[in-house]
This record gives sequence, structure tokens and C-alpha cells, in this order.
Amino acid sequence: MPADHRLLGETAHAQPYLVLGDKYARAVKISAQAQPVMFPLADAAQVPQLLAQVDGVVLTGSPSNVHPRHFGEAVADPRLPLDEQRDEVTLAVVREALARDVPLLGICRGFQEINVALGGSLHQAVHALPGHLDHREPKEAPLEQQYAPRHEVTLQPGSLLHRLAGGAPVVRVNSLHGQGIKRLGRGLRAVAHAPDGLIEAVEFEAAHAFALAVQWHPEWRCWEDALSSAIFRAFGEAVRQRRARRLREARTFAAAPETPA
Ligand SMILES: N[C@@H](CCC(=O)NCCCC(=O)O)C(=O)O
Repeated sequence: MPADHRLLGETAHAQPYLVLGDKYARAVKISAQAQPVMFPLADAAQVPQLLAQVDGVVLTGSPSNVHPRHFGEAVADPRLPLDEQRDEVTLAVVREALARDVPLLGICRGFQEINVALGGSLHQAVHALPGHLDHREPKEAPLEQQYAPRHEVTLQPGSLLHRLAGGAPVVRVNSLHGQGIKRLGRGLRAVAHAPDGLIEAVEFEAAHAFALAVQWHPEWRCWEDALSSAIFRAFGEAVRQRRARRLREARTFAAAPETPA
């Protein structure tokens, strides 16, 4: 799971921290029944070696935005936070995980990172687009209201997400984002849309393993919601399948006779 790079503490004495949201780790632990791990201060060059040590990747949400230079644009609103150290690692993780069929779940910012890593782009302010909803959360409201279901999404029949939703054509989801998909990345299939047409979930068409990303927050009290639980349960199953395959391959390699010099 990625680390956010944040300054925490009183402004005059703020210090840099590496941050992972508790609700993401808890959803992996409880609903996916997997052990979250982080690689603090990892850099893009280490990604192949680090991915060989894990059986799945969850790219979490974050208040920070993916730097628009990754999709050829300038920053539209300099007041909004960025996290370029995170970008450098997660964009590499997306490409390597998909190339190696490492189970991949993207949430909110993680959904956007997957799209950008595959050559897609983002609207930097969805609420400023004619005919679009304001997908941002009421920031002054209590958390229960911020993460409450806010709008419907229509699910694509035949998609993994549609199956995980038990065939429901529409579900209600929470919404805590100012950015959204503009140009869809290579190999991605849009599998859920908001009422204003914004893409709200994608799947990677060529994936042989779990590869799903959603713009909303299924990690929020996921054990209370059928679709959220199903998403993390399916991710956890994919993680255990990869682990079993990895251990089988390791035993096979260990048992192989030494080739004569
Ligand atoms: N900054 C991006 C992504 C928004 C996002 O991930 N929000 C969640 C923040 C809090 C949490 O981790 O739950 C955007 O604004 O589109």
C-alpha cells in the first residue's frame, strides 16, 4: 500500500511523515483478510523487486492530486495539495503490477493513478464542467456525512463489478473527489458511470488477475456494505491465489536438479 508524504504538526514545527489511512489498511486486514505492508521511501527503480515480495496492491485515496504534468497539463489550482513522491512510485507500480498480473485495486486517487499511468488524463475540477455534478465532499460535515452515499452509478453488465454487485444495474456510492477521468487510459474499460456521465470505475481488459479501480470509497466501513465487502473479498481471494502460485513456483524451482556446470 502506498505512503502519502505529509507535513504534520504545528505549522512552525511541522515535520514530514509517511501516512497510510487506517480505514484502507483495516479494510485489507478485515475484509480482504490480507496483511497490509508498506515500503516507506521506496523509489521507482525498486518497484520490480518490491512487487516480487507482495501478492497484491491497493492504491489508496488521498487529498493530494496526481501532478497534471503526468498528463501534459499545468496545475489548474495551486492551492490544492500534490504528492510527487507518491506519483513517481505509484505510476510505476501500476504498470509493473499489470504487466506481472499482480492483483490491483485502485480507490479514488488510486483509480486516477491507474488511469494516468496508462496514458489517460484527468479533469482537474469536475465541478467546473458544464452539466457535471460537484463530486466533492462537504468538508465541514461530520465524517459519517462526508462518506455517506451521494449519487448512483450505473454498472456495466458483464463486468466484474456488476457481478460483485450481484447483477444490480445501479448502486449508490459515496463521493469525495474534485478530479475525475477525462481521457481513458490504454487497456482500461469503463464499467461504471455517474449520472453526469463521469467514469466511476474501470477494469483492465487484458488482466489475468483482479484489476479493478473505483472513484468512490469502498473501504469506508466496508463490512457494512455488500458491494464494498464483495470488492475486498474478491481482491483477497486473488491475493491468496497469487500467493499459492508463487509458493508453488518457488518449490518447483527449489526441487529442480542443478544443471551441470
Ligand atoms: N485528490 C483527488 C483524489 C481524492 C481522494 O482520494 N479523496 C479521498 C481523500 C480522503 C480519504 O483518503 O478518504 C481528487 O480530489 O480527485
